[in-house]
Amino acid sequence: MAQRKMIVFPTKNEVSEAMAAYTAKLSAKFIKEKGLFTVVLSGGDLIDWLCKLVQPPYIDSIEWSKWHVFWVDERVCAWEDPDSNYKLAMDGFLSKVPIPDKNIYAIDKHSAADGNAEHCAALYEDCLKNLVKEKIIPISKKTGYPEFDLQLLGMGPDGHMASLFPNHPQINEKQKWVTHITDSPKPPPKRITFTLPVINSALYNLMAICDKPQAKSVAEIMKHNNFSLPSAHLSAQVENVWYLDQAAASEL
Ligand SMILES: O=C(O)[C@H](O)[C@@H](O)[C@H](O)[C@H](O)COP(=O)(O)O
Repeated sequence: MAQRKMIVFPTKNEVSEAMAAYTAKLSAKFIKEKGLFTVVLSGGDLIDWLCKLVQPPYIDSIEWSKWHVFWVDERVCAWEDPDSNYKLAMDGFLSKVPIPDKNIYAIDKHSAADGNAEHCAALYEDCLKNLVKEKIIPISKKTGYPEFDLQLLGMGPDGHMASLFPNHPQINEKQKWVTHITDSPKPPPKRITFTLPVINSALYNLMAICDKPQAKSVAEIMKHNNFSLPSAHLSAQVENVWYLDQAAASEL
């Protein structure tokens, strides 16, 4: 498993530029090697930071038609709900680039609107299993779990990543690929999330953290490897990169 690498940038703007460059480089690499690129998004501020991808030079150089887009976690609510990670990514990023609709794998629309978190998780796992059959997602020989090319993650002030929260049992799930939570400390309470072994089976994981509220958890992870914080468990098969701004790195 890959060692954690950390790079501190002066401001959010440089984090955003570096994320775009990293994503574009991996997009070109995987499309050249296998004709497609699987990208996993999270919610939160990350989507804002991806704005550089919808500007030159990336907007015209990325082969968007070869992208397949997933969510590492999603809030269980209607697609139109302001809480929806799908809506956030659609409005801020995906609607601005020519990725075919069929390559955008959102939470099941009806079950999400009905608020059935457990069912949504099972359906998302089925969706991934079908894509394994269709050879869009390989199963890693090393981990036995699905292998995504790049996952873009954020961390909450409490050290959570995806919807794996401290002192909640979802972090220990090893059988399922996708699980659910109905009492998330970060609203809204109902969510689905990739499980830790699936998150760590990605080839490249990029964790982007900006702003002061996360600084204490960043220090707990970097200085003390405090495994009570879910983000401390992040790994990857090839590269586990953390991009921070000065504010997030201020307690290091
Ligand atoms: O759905 C979610 O809430 C996210 O996927 C979550 O895991 C997020 O990435 C972190 O909470 C960081 O969020 P911020 O960038 O908004 O601080």
